[in-house]
Amino acid sequence: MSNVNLMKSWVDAGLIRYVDYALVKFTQEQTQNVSDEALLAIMLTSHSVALGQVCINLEDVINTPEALFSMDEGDDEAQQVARVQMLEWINGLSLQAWIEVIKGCPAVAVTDASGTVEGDPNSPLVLVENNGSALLYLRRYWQAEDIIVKAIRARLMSSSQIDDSDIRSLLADLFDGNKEFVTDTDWQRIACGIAASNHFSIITGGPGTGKTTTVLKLLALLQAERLKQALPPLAIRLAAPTGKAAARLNESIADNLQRLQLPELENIQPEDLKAVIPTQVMTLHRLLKPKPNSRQFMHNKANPLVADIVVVDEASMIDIEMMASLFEGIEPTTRVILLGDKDQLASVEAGYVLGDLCRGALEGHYTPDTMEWIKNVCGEEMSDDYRDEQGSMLNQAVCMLRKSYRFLEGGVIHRLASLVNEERDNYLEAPKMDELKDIFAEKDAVNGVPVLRLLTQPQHSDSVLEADFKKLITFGYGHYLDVVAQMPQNLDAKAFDQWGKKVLQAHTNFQLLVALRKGDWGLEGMNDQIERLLVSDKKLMNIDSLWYLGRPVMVTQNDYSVDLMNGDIGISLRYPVNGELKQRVVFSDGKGGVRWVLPSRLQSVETVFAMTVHKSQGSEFHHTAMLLPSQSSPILTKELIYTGITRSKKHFTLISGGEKVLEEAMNRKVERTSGLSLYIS
Ligand SMILES: Nc1ncnc2c1ncn2[C@@H]1O[C@H](COP(=O)(O)OP(=O)(O)OP(=O)(O)O)[C@@H](O)[C@H]1O
Repeated sequence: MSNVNLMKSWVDAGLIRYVDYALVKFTQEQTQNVSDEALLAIMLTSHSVALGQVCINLEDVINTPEALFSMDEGDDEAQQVARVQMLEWINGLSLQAWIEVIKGCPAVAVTDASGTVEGDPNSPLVLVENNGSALLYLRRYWQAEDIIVKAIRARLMSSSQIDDSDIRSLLADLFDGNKEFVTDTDWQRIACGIAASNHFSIITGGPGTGKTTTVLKLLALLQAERLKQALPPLAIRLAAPTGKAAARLNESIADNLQRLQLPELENIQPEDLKAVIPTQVMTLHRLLKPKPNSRQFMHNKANPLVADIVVVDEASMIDIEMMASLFEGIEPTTRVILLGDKDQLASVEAGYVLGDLCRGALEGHYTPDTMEWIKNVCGEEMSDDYRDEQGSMLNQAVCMLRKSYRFLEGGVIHRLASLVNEERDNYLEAPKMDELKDIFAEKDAVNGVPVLRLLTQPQHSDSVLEADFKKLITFGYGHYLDVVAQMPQNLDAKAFDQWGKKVLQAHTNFQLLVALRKGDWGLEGMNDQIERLLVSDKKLMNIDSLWYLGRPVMVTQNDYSVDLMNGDIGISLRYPVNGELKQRVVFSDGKGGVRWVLPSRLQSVETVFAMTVHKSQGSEFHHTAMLLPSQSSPILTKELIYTGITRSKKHFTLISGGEKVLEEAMNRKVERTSGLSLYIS
């Protein structure tokens, strides 16, 4: 079998996608005498996009080829055979020789970190060589990365428009005065100062560390500075990557702004300042205005959005192409502030933009000049641990908030999340598993209900786990299904609106998260099992009809025709139309009310008794339960568990198919290759 036919057999085995093979076929047809090894590299680059990678690092592929199989794959025999064939081929490669044949392939243009591209300017692939590393990209992702790198670099190089003395006095007014003695480092104050003096900045931190609070103070500072000079207020736009995240932020901004105690700044009254801080948050798509039936936006390089500042929250969910569209869609002078939790899972689509940009955030990497500036302007003296003579320009524009105000510092959910997030060498340090069990053993409770529960095999036999699981599900989902059962007796639309709102609210009470899509422990298997369980408990009826009463659904693709975004959640209910009850799905309207949508208008939805951890990003639930499978999988990482835990507001239950699986997952990190952090320095 020729090697290209071999690749075709990998498609048949389900190891790679047809599109990966099609690119190889296309390259072979367009170019003569292209070597099989170059075609393999092209296929792997395309295949890696499905794993969220924007490029492949050729050396990493040779050293750790198993990382190419991180998908939620089945374990069938054909796939195993295909996997062995691919590994054998990769094992026979030598890095230098591989780089040379790739460089010789006409489908590949070559560049270095300077960005000068040699070769066909329209070649489908680009090889970037830098300091001995060789990254191979599909051109589209290389271009996206290039746009981001240039846009951030240009902003980092532009000088601050506010005098340090103004920042100093405004920070002193906004935070607790000029500090006369050193207390705990106030990272919010530092973040505010850094973001005030930079044209591009990132404020990262775990849940409840005050990202929203800090950005509101920052906006107050920037507006005060403007109003003081009798200039019109700055045009500020707030955005988030998904509809769900935008709706949540809408609420939290309005709520935080109302509670924010602003002093009089520069003789400007707090109410006047609050009046020029926007509270409306829209999705990035809406901000940039999509062109119908296209991946392009109305706001682009030729027609940029006019704004002085764009703040984007939940930035960990932004993939590489969306981030590039954002930078292309705004003016070069627009200040960009990204907020997000760098430790959350990376975006579903290719890229790990926030994670890459925040690589040094934990350690700070502030240069002596920045340390001095922080001391003089922010009034904060930092430990030398955060100093780095070689800190990059990007490092100076990033600040990590480290104290959670939502879960009391030391609260068990917060401690659990921090433990999972830690990178620890279990051979040298105490194993995470022991500490995890200790945290779960603590008896914290809210209203008599334990905050944390851990159900793992083998401590709990199958049957105990089953009984506990049943109880958890029927209790968890029973609450909103009881509200579903309280359908208004008359056909008054207002009463139905109120009912819909109560159902949606009750639904945020509990959510089961799963790691995988396939298998009994995955999304599909679990949705079926839960439906059956709820029927046997008489909480659900008629589940044979697709739109049975109470079916929770999640939108899986943005749909502008019905104004629903990927991740929006609706519940199948009934609504009076011309005196008759009709099937409708109720969704939040994002403004505190509800909207009713005809089921036939919902093109991409799935039942959401179980939700993947990926899709849960940007949401929070009163009680979150997370199910980890009994079989280990590369998809189970510390970022996944951390994201699951941090979706919980009050209670968290972990159901693990095995202790070993949990332990391995806590020690596995998401690895995504990109040039972002390499090229922005
Ligand atoms: N310095 C502070 N002192 C006291 N309370 C604070 C402080 N900073 C934030 N908070 C409170 O902590 C809570 C969480 O803050 P905030 O919403 O700003 O955090 P966040 O990081 O944006 O959270 P999320 O993870 O939801 O995005 C809010 O109730 C806020 O008022």
